[in-house]
Amino acid sequence: MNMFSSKEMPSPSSLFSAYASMAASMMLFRSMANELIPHPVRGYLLCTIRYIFKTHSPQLTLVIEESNGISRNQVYEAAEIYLCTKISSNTERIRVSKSPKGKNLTIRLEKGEKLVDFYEGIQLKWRFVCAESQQNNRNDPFSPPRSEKRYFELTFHKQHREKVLDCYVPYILERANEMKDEERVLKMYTLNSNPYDGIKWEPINLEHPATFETLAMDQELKNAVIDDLNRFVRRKEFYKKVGRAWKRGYLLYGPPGTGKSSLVAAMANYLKFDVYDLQLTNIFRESDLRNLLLGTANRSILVIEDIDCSVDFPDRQHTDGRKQHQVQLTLSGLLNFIDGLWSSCGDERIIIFTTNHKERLDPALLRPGRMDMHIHMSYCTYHGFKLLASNYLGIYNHHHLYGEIEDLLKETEVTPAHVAEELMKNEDVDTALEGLVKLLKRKKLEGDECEAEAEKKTAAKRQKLGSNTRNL
Ligand SMILES: Nc1ncnc2c1ncn2[C@@H]1O[C@H](COP(=O)(O)OP(=O)(O)OP(=O)(O)O)[C@@H](O)[C@H]1O
Ligand SMILES: [Mg+2]
Repeated sequence: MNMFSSKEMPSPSSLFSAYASMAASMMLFRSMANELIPHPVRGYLLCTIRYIFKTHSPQLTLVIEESNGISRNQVYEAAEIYLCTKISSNTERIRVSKSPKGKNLTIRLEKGEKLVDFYEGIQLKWRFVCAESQQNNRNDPFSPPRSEKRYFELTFHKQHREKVLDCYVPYILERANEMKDEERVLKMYTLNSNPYDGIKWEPINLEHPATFETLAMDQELKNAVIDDLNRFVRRKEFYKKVGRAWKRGYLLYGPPGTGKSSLVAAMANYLKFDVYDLQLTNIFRESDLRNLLLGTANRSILVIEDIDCSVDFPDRQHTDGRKQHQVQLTLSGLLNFIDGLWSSCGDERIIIFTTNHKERLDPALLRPGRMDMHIHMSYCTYHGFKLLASNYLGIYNHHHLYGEIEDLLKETEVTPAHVAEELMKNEDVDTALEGLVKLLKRKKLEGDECEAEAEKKTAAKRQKLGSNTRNL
């Protein structure tokens, strides 16, 4: 409905008088309506009249409320996190806080603040609004308390509606998730038992600093592990399609001090997964094991260290006060449970077994399909040493002792833990490296002695065997 024909363009003064008379008629209509028209019909008429006279804006505004009535709105949460990266010098008020366990300050927009973001050339205007939604009626003791309704308004040109809903909003959700992960303090759960609650998971902050960058291990193997983890986390749909539980198993094996536990921490830090350290020696009943496993969360790593030493002793006995329990825990029970119920009731689970003696493991554990990747953590190589030297001593270039160290490492079996310990002994580069050379020479000598001893024993055995055969 047009108030003016398109041929005669109205002058500003005629426009003003037209709107003034319209406003006056509206007021008149309203006062008459208040008396004559019933309340619901009145509301409907007013809305219709407002709609007819409204100038149609090319802008669209999305209202992103804090909650949808039952749960918190994820888009609201994501916007809250995402927008704090967009705060510019034009922003006048921001809220700052820090939780006792948080790593950094939390920054949020203050009410009424506006900011502008750009996405693929689209201008997006944000406004944070806090409105009081309920007025407490002092005369009525049962009236609901005053509450604040918080929401974001996101305004942009209507032509970008699809792009914003299909790409920009998902982008914010994804960015916010990444930022939450960076901020998250990882947890390490260990077992704690007490006579009242039984055995339970107890969380502490996981502050192990190991990362793939600080880990000395074969570079190809390291890349293979990282690729495997990346493939695992992005293949949710694949696991669903092939009907497999979304879990991955790793077996880490190698001598003590080669970095198995450090690799677990590096994986957790890389994926931002919590770690559950399942010490089987503390568990004596299959029912406890089941409850503990069911109590682990998604996006977590379950670690069973030294699997060869901690399970499957048929004669394991546990004395609790005066009573003695026959232990019911077996490796096959554990594996069946992990393959069955545990993996089918959760998502994005990683299970890691570690051992110093792969050759001692039950073949059930090594069966194909059980542990997806076997990772050998070995003695320190020259490449591993150079990484440790750059980490511990800040050496990035060649050092005159490197040639000798390279040769010695080829002939000695020394763990990265031992090398690291030696490098920590002195801050002076030359002294620390000289100390390492001495250690490697000593180890080489011990190794040569051991080898000579072993050869002597083998020769003696052969001789004995030979004389026995001759005697037959
Ligand atoms: N590959 C490595 N790269 C960097 N540091 C290492 C490595 N291996 C060991 N270390 C250092 O030695 C310490 C002990 O290593 P770690 O506990 O990871 O060894 P492990 O293989 O788990 O030993 P164990 O078999 O006794 O449990 C680590 O805290 C770390 O400082
Ligand atoms: Mg360990």
